[in-house]
Amino acid sequence: MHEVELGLAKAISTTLGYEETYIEKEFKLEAGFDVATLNLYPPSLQSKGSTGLAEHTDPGFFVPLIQDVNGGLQVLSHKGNWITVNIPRNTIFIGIGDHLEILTNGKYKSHIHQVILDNNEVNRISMATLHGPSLDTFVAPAPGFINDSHPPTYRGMTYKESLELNGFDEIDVQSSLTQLQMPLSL
Ligand SMILES: O=C(O)CCC(=O)C(=O)O
Ligand SMILES: [Fe+2]
Repeated sequence: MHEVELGLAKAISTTLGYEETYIEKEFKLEAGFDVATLNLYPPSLQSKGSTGLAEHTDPGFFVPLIQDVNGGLQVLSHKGNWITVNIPRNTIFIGIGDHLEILTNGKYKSHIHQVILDNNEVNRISMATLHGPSLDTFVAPAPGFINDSHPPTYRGMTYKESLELNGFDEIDVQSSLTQLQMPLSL
């Protein structure tokens, strides 16, 4: 997975107009802090979905996710609609984490997602691994993404501090991004 991580870091650095090693260096990925979460969703006989995992974003750089049964994960589109994610067999779904959004001052978005239990007859198991910067990396909007029309949207802190702010509770991470958000001056 580290090779995938470095490949993604190179590709994203290039799309941003930076040298290939930009994100690798900014996030100190050689010492990146990674966490795995396992989720077990019970069968649900309700035809109208109940919530399996409340809406949230994930911390870190990127988040690969695998599952045993397809269905349940939804991502909020920029228009505000929930889109059901289809993850074919033997496929890894890759999401973006909060700290790429912070570094790029919102250019890359950490997607809001949730899990709905919708008339599924069997257990569903998923595993997400959150690949983050090293714990001592100070993550703030980089100067290249700040200008008069794009003032810094997040305050900076180390990755460790931002996880602590969130009580190291991955599920509650939406609050971590909103807590780092700067108040808008109108
Ligand atoms: O189970 C899923 O599809 C999503 C899990 C998730 O969002 C998470 O573990 O952060
Ligand atoms: Fe998540």
